[in-house]
Amino acid sequence: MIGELGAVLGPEHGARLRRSLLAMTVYGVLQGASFAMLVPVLRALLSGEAAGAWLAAFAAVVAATAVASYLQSQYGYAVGLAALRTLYHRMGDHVAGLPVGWFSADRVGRLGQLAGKGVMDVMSVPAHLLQVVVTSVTAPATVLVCMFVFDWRLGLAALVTAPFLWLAFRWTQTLVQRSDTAMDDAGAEGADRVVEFARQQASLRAFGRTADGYDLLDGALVRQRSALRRLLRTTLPGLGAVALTVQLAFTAILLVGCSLALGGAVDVPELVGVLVLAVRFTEPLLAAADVGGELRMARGALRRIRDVLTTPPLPSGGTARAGEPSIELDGVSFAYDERPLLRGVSFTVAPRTVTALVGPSGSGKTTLTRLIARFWDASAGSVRVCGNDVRDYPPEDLMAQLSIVFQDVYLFEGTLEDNIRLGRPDATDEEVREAGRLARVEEIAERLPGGWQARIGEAGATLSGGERQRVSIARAILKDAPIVLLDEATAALDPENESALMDALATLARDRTLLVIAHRLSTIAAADQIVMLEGGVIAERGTHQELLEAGGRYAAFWEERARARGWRLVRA
Ligand SMILES: Nc1ncnc2c1ncn2[C@@H]1O[C@H](COP(=O)(O)OP(=O)(O)OP(=O)(O)O)[C@@H](O)[C@H]1O
Repeated sequence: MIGELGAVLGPEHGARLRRSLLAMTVYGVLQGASFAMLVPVLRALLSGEAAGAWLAAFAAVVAATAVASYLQSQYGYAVGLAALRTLYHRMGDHVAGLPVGWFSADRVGRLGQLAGKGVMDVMSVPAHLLQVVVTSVTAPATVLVCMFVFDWRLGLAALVTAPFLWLAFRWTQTLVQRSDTAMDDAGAEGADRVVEFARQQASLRAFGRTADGYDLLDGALVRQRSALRRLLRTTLPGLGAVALTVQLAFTAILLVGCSLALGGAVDVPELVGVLVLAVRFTEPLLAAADVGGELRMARGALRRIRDVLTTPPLPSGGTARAGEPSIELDGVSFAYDERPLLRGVSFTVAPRTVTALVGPSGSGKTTLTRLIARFWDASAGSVRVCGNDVRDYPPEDLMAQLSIVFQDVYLFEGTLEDNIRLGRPDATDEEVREAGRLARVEEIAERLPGGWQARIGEAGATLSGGERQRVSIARAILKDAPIVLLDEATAALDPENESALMDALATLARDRTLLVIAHRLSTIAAADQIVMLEGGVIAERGTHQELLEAGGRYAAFWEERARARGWRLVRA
């Protein structure tokens, strides 16, 4: 456990951790010594001898123990705080370098739990729990040595009990280990489902799934309860066994002591002192058994933190410099969890041209744009942006070449202006408003009470789908990256919103290279090049006119879309 903690904290905290361990050890030894001092003190007091010197020595040891206790707790808290800071930094830095595809909904839930409760659990190890464990070894060991000094037979009796105590302790640990892992997993799953339940309220309510429960959450909570029951069932006998063994150890020492006293080998005052010592010998062991649960929880958190920290980030380290704003895909293949999706995709988007990516749902269009933004790495082939393989750029340099406009735009809690400024945080107010004006966000600002300072965001949810996408386009205009990856809104918009969105897109496309997952027929027809994906491969490629004349898959797709556009829902 100490090794795991040291590994997660890193070598820079090694000295601090060692100093804290040393202070805990000294504290444990002094605690044991202060217990041991009781024997001569009691012997002197009970037999009527002068006890002043012993009492003074006892007071000195108790005072030293108090100082050691203060120092070890200070050092322990210092390591705990260092752990808190270091873990947040290390996790933050590491997670920021992981592929965006790693952030699935369940991982995000678990990461949240780990960053909150998990880190606090780990912090409690050096700050509090480690001291109990170290003292449970060092204090009884010191007491044992002192017992040998007072009477070797009593010392031997205590020594004989030690392996039994250790075995009982180990047995309890082994017993609960399996249930512990199950409890950990069930707890993490429960946390994921609660987050999912809160996030998906709109969908759940739309389908009336709030009143009679949400099966996935219910199931996770039931599994969590069963895991907790199992854990209790296995922990309680273990704790009972430790307590029983401790009592047996004490009884054994008591019996040996009594028989020695009856035989006259030990005088009664000494026996009383040694029995007090025997109680103290077993006390730290019971305290260690008590914190076993917290320790196991901390170990589980440490394990999960280590798993996050050892997840390989996207390799980077290249120093490529961006050239002309083009995109080139050469034999690109990609699989989700061994499930092949894209196969040998090759095409080029020339600088300052518009390429429309079309194809049936699930054909891999979104995935392709995400490979260009390096959310994941292709499993074969190469993705080149501005003349270089995406793997050869430092991540921030690659992102500086790209603006991404998603369909499901996330608006942060904040003002309209703050949300646009995300495109370039150091932009002036004038630049932010100019980008907003070009993306036709100005009209939204005029409508909202508070104008540019109006608070929008997920909680407020004051904007429509088309308006959100205009904010996202304003971000992209402000960022002013030479290449734009755009997932066009599929939602039907009212004519006013539609024309505003089209204007915003036209401004964005001006003098930029645009790869657009196109849904609107006007966007598709106006593109310089159309790439049609089907089942993860390129079915056809060319201009609208060429592809219509070829009369192949695209022509059929176009006809189908054009017909669908003419549909109207009518009352029968
Ligand atoms: N993160 C993911 N993990 C596993 N599978 C995924 C993931 N994202 C997408 N997929 C799967 O990959 C396939 C292609 O998805 P993708 O979103 O790229 O298609 P698309 O052509 O953009 O579809 P649409 O037009 O419906 O958005 C789908 O079958 C989808 O289930």
